[in-house]
Amino acid sequence: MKKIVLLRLGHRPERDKRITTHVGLTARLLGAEGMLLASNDPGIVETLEDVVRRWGGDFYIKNNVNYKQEIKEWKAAGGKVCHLSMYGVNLPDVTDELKNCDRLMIVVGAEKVPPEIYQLADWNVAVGSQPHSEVAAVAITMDRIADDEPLEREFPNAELTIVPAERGKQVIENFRG
Ligand SMILES: C[S@@+](CC[C@H](N)C(=O)[O-])C[C@H]1O[C@@H](n2cnc3c(N)ncnc32)[C@H](O)[C@@H]1O
Repeated sequence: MKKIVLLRLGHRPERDKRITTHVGLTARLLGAEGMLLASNDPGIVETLEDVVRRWGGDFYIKNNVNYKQEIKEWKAAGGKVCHLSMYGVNLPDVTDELKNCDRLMIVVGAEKVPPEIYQLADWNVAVGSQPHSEVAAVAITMDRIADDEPLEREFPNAELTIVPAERGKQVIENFRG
């Protein structure tokens, strides 16, 4: 199974809380092992850790990372880096390469990313050459490069489990202890 970590750059605590939370939730849903936040926002960590506690799995959030150090260490351990940017090469042209990569760091920005990211990345990848959203960019990329069906993943040790239903809401409360 591919090991994926998401690196979120440029998060502004006063503006980006909701979208960064959604980036993290989307990455978790689609199989990332964790999110590295290159800003200091303990509230995001708290929100996402609360989701993991209730909905399971072992997704982690690392607050206030030094992105250059994280990229350096990731590469030293044999990982590759895919920076999502509307200026990059189009995703359909590199999907196979990304699929073949078993340790992938996916980098998404907020407003603007430091220009050196384009040099540090192994791939600068556009999800279509039009501006849209980091949440959509992460979702489409992770769905297309997944090894298996990403929507059938299980999240162990959940307090709550949804039973898919044609109508209404069915939720199982799993009591632990
Ligand atoms: C709101 S956009 C910022 C766009 C901004 N104009 C810029 O300088 O990149 C925030 C992030 O969403 C992602 N993003 C937006 N559109 C994208 C696209 N078409 N392809 C890939 N990533 C995209 C990128 O990671 C970008 O850093």
